[in-house]
Amino acid sequence: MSLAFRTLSFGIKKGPPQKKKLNNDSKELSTITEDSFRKFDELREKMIGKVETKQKKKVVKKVAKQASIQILSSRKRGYDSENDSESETEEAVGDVEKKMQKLLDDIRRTNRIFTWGDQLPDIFLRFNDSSLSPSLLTHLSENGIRQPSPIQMQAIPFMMGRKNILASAPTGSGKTLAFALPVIDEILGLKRRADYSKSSKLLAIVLEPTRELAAQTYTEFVKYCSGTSISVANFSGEETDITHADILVSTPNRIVFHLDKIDTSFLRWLVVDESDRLFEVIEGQEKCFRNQLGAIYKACDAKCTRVAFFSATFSHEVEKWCKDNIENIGMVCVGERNSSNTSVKQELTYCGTEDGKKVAIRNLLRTAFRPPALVFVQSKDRAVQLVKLLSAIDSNLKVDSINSGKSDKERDETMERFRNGEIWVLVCTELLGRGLDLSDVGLVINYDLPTSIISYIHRVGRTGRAGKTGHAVTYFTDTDMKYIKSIATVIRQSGFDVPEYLMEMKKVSRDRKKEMLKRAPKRQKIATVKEQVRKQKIAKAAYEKKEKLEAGSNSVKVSKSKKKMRKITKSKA
Ligand SMILES: Nc1ncnc2c1ncn2[C@@H]1O[C@H](COP(=O)(O)OP(=O)(O)OP(=O)(O)O)[C@@H](O)[C@H]1O
Repeated sequence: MSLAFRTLSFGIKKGPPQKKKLNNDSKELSTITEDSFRKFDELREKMIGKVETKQKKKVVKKVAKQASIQILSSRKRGYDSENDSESETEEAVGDVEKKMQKLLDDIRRTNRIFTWGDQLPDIFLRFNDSSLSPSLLTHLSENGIRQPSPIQMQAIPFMMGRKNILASAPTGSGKTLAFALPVIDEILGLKRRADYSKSSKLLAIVLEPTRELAAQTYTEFVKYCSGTSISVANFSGEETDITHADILVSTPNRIVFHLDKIDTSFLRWLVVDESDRLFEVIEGQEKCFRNQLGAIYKACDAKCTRVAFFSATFSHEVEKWCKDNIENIGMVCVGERNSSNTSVKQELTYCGTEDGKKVAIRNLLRTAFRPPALVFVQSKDRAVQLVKLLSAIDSNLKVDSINSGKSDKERDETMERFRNGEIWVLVCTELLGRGLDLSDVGLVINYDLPTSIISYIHRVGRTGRAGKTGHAVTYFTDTDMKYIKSIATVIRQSGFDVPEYLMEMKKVSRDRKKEMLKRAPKRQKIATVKEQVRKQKIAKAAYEKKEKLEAGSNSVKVSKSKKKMRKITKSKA
């Protein structure tokens, strides 16, 4: 095996990956048939027509009443017939409305949009049907976004109606725009008012769990605010002066630290992206996300402030907290709650041991790989080790790692190189597990088994985004057997094959799940062949030395006991 490792070269295309192009052929994220669009347009026309007719009739009626007081009898007849036709119209309007409601419900069902709450707004089918401002519509079309995704169809009208919202939708399904568009739209409206256009007021805060994610969301806001007077700041980046920001994107710790200097009295929106992550508590950690979120939430208490929680996953605990603490909150859930993206082909690969994983990744990168790919490991040390191993396997492979052990600057540079195609395989920890939109990633490898199904869902969601297909491979060893069933279940629920024996394994107990969350299993170091050979040599030398020592001490012991025996026989004689 060692020779194979040394002489091996990956069978990948040696050219760097193509830079991201605007893909105008990409699949729409929602399913609306031509027939539904046609019916919708017809019904809407009818509704507008009927309402107009009804209004027209009211005007005519008023004029007639004033003008013809003399011809009472004929007017009486006229009145009766008008009343008849009015009730006919009302009935027809009600009929059309019902038909429209049924059509929208059918479209909701097809797109697996589930809602809870009072006064739910209707979905919209086309961006042009929404009342989003023209500048946003222009940006959408410039960015090749033609049709709203299911979460956008429902969440945008929700937020435009100024309702608090808890929303969940699969990874890569456009949640960022689902909250960014209504926030920007509302601020554009405010900016038209004299009291808002002249002075700087903080109007929206968007929280993200990592710097990388904050940078990405910030870029998205800047893109959609360009050409307007809205100022966006990324507090987790270089930015220190946030006094002129209308929209502030940040990780919670930066905001918490400067909370006393931030004026939230005009805040319209507090958006918590990856909300279940920000709800996480770490025992014994004062600065855990939940405490920070708690402090921010408390400070954002203006009457005009609404909250929006978004994530691909959410727990019953988050749901309960929202229902208990936020008045009048509506919920939107697209698809099955806590399920993985079905456009990602998912595989589980049994590797037996840690050495087996090395063989598996070598073979995978050699056969089924077109860069770029993301490889997840459970710790920063293992990220460094795996980069070393992959570089030793093929010196041509452009591989690097990103983890919390690197400085902010190093992390930013690595991300930039990965996005530019200079890095083909990026080895990372949980840090990149959530939210990042690296849309060219075609392959995700879970080199180390994720420690929860939530982590699994987010990790594999780094591929198969925006309606594209993706591929995710998850390795497991004998050590992982006791944790594998829940991930196997998620994969099967998404419609992919899982060996039957895995489904027959014992359910992962609650305690085991907790234990796994706290501490990932101990794993043997990912050593290169050279390191392994050196380690083997050292171990062999140590063993031989021990043998020698033991042999030496045994011969001393034997001669000592011989002497003793001689003494005893002498004394007996
Ligand atoms: N309506 C749309 N049609 C096509 N593409 C879209 C649409 N809306 C957003 N996108 C694109 O889809 C990609 C994924 O969007 P986004 O990052 O918002 O996903 P997400 O749902 O937040 O995922 P995650 O849960 O991983 O954070 C982005 O590149 C975005 O530009």
